[in-house]
Amino acid sequence: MAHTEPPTPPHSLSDWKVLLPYWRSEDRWKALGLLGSIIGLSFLDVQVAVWFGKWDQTFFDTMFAYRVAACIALLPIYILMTSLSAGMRVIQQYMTQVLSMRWRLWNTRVYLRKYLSDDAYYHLEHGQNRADNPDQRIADDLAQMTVWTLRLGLEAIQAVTTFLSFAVVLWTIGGTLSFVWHGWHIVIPGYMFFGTTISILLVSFVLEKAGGPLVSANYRQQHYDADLRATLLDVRRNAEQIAFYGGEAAEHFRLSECLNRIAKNWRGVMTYTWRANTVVELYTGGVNIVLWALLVPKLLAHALTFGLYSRINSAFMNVRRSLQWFIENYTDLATLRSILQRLGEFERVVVSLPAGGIVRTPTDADGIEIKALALDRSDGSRIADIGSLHIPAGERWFISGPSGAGKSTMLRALAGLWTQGTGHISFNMRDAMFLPQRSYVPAGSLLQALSYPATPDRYARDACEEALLAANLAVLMPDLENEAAWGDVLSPGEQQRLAFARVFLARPSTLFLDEATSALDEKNEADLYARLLERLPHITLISVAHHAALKAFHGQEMILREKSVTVQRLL
Ligand SMILES: Nc1ncnc2c1ncn2[C@@H]1O[C@H](COP(=O)(O)OP(=O)(O)OP(=O)(O)O)[C@@H](O)[C@H]1O
Repeated sequence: MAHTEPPTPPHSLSDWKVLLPYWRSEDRWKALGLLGSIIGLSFLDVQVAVWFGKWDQTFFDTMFAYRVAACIALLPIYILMTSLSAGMRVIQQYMTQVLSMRWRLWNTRVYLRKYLSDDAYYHLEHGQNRADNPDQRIADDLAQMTVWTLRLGLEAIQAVTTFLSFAVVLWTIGGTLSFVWHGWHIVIPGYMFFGTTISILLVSFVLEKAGGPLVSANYRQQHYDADLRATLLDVRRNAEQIAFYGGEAAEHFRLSECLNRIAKNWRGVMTYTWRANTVVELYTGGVNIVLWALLVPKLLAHALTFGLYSRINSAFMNVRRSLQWFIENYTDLATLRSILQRLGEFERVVVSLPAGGIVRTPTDADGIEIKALALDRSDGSRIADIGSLHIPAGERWFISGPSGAGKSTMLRALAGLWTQGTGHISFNMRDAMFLPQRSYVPAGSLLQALSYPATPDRYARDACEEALLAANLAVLMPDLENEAAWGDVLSPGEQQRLAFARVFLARPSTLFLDEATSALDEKNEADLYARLLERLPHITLISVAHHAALKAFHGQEMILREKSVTVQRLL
């Protein structure tokens, strides 16, 4: 969760690129087929609207000639065209939903893969290049992106088609305007088309000036909204700790800060929205005056029948509606642009994840090889100089040293989570296991939590029960199938014992423990180590711990201090 100011979104075309990958994916043919059908239906719909215009003219001219029988004869065509138009719209909407769902699912799968690859989810939270609230980007932004892009994209295509179709009508039936001005004989062909288009383009220009900053304001709004959600989630997750501390006032302060940022930015959103809305409303109200002004030459020339008026009116309204679409959807387009900017930023951060100087090479050889290892912070300052070490297979090392010396960071570097610094690490990574101080216990069945990170069907039931017994958790055996938020139910000590049960099941050849027994009493701690060595006597073991009693289970001690590393034999 980030409480930093969001970066000003770059106004670049590159953000539109996040829309492209799906259309190059293995699903592209189905997607293009659906899109083609939807666009085809749009074209047909516009064509039906053009027929409607013609029908209007014939119908009203017939009506005002008082030919009742001929009017009635025209009605079946009207019913046919209306049914065709309605049917096409329903099918088009259905297909759009199917396409939207396929696109969203495909995108979300790709984003999840990127998020969970190369420890990106970890680096996004702890690394140098952070992207705030990735959960919001994956869950909400992607869904909105597909729905909004399809809606706005298809409406835009329809608007352009409508504009082109009715522009031709307006040009043809509107005729030519000719007049004399200061002795000049001026002739404007298609003057109705030009009059309508120029008036709307002018409004669009004014609108961009009035509501332009809405894109950035919307971008920031999403950032602040996500911050509020993340802070609330934080309170929910840490409810017990907060309650023990009586931290309600502090939490209230944090949440109020989030809310203040939302309120402050919201004022900007409102200002730009009311400005944009004023321009749109004034234009919507005044647009009829433009039509009347354009009809004046025809009236003066006595060249206007009711049928012709009706057709000009329908063509004018369609051209107006299609151009006005860009005006009316200005705020939605701005929101879509800000969603694309957020996704573009996420893509950029995921692609440029930390390229620190620590190199890890997997090997099949036994033992751990560390060469000239130095651990740095992201600002370049040094945490620890570890130097070169060879830990032969089957050796057990106890890592100690003052708090903050870099013990956990060294384990992170061994796990590939910390790359800032220099040096080279190699060991058999396939067969290694890391146990942090706070083990992750996913919600679900206890069997799931015990088998983690393997799936629950990985181990036989007997083996699971036996592992629980060895970890002094026999009391949990009847609960193996029970579902619960085990991370909240089990005490920290029980969670650490559960983590050892996982080790008994997985039987790694190398095990890294980072204060993995810190919550246990001495007897339980000693029992667990004894059982670990009983079961896996040849394991290569690296334990970071503060409890001196644990030295008895190790052969070497590595003492990490601010400026030096000492290795000494134990036993
Ligand atoms: N994600 C991080 N970003 C910036 N600095 C960090 C990060 N993680 C650790 N550090 C810094 O690295 C240094 C070493 O921290 P580390 O957790 O490795 O110490 P430690 O020896 O394990 O301490 P302890 O015994 O208290 O667990 C500390 O100064 C810490 O502030």
